[in-house]
Amino acid sequence: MAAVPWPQGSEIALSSRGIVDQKLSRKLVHILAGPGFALCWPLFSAEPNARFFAAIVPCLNLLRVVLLGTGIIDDPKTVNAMSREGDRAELLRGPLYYVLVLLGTTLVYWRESPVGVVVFSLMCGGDGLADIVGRRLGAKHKLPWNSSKSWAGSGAMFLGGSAMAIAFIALFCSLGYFDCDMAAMAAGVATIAAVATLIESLPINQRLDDNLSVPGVVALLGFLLRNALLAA
Ligand SMILES: C/C(=C\COP(=O)(O)O)CCC[C@H](C)CCC[C@H](C)CCCC(C)C
Ligand SMILES: Nc1ccn([C@@H]2O[C@H](COP(=O)(O)OP(=O)(O)O)[C@@H](O)[C@H]2O)c(=O)n1
Repeated sequence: MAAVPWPQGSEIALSSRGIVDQKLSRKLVHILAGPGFALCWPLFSAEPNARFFAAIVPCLNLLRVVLLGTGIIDDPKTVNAMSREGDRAELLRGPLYYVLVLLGTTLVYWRESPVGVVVFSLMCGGDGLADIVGRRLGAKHKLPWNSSKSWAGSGAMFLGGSAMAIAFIALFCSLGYFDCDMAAMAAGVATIAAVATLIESLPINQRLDDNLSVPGVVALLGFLLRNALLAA
């Protein structure tokens, strides 16, 4: 099947014009796409089925990633913007898992549970920031159990993910989506973020992508500790 050209995205324009380094551009997309999508959630109605309309956005991006990753859509600039080495098959791993997590968070948690907020916050604001900070400040002080990662990167993951999660929970509480005791919520977020940061630091990324391991451990902890940590 002939490949079909695909419209360019803003992140491609930034990296293809040399305004932002490709690695940094990719990580900025990683950090900002998820929270940018969640900031649109209040635009949807209070109808029970609103989440399914919101889910159209990650579904379309899922289609985009699959069409680009399989080569049905031929768009080297977008592939370069979303991949490490410019190999379109990469899109069928990290980016695909990333979009699947956003789709699952939208459908399962939506605006009804703070667990969903913590899931995408640690994947986007945590894991995404870990890369940027770790590459720049993590040359020394590597982790004893994983020499490819650093205390600086893990610290950025914990702080960035926790801050994004607490900010979104405070916003959603102010919008009346769920009641919450911010002090207790912050303690719960910090606990989950610490465990997720430890999981992300383990040398398992070749076998289990951290766009799956981090959201997975957050969702599991959110379920197991639902009455203790993020009761809403
Ligand atoms: C490059 C990305 C992930 C790779 O992660 P890793 O392998 O480096 O750990 C991010 C992929 C972004 C995705 C294709 C686009 C997601 C768009 C989102 C569903 C909707 C955005 C809405 C907009 C911000 C209003
Ligand atoms: N905890 C961490 C995570 C990443 N990093 C840095 O960021 C780079 C990319 O991390 P990664 O392989 O987890 O990247 P992604 O799978 O998150 O895209 C690593 O090679 C490190 O240089 C770090 O120093 N500490």
